[in-house]
Amino acid sequence: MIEVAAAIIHNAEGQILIARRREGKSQAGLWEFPGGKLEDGEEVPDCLRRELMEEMSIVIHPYAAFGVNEHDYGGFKIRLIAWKAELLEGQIRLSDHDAFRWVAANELDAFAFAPADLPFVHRLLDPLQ
Ligand SMILES: Nc1nc2c([nH]c(=O)n2[C@H]2C[C@H](O)[C@@H](COP(=O)(O)OP(=O)(O)OP(=O)(O)O)O2)c(=O)[nH]1
Repeated sequence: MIEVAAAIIHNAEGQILIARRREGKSQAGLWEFPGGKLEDGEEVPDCLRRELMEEMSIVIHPYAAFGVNEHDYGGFKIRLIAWKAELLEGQIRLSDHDAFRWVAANELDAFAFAPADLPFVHRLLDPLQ
């Protein structure tokens, strides 16, 4: 089981950051909440701060656990651990994705997400959430 952390980052306007996996990666062309694999002994908030600096050169503040979803991709299984986070500073510079968007929660269903993300997308789309 691969443990992966994902950040649901919002900006001052309440929009959420999503990013598209580039060609050559698993789930290429699909959208995700940015993050990455947990290193040994690493806490999720530390992993997310590290990954978002490496992949997008932004500073975030992960502040609350959002949910965990286990997904079987056939050849491998992942445990996707999502946290909510606030954008603190930085202009996004992509080094690992080929696109990003800031979107309102009710626009998330216009994007094709990696299958492991779908439970999170559905919760975010729910206005009672
Ligand atoms: N970061 C992130 N990864 C996700 C999400 N949803 C999802 O299925 N994944 C999967 C894709 C990858 O199999 C794995 C994360 O790996 P990664 O992208 O950090 O690792 P990597 O650079 O080594 O990529 P790869 O070799 O697996 O393609 O989790 C998500 O929302 N965010």
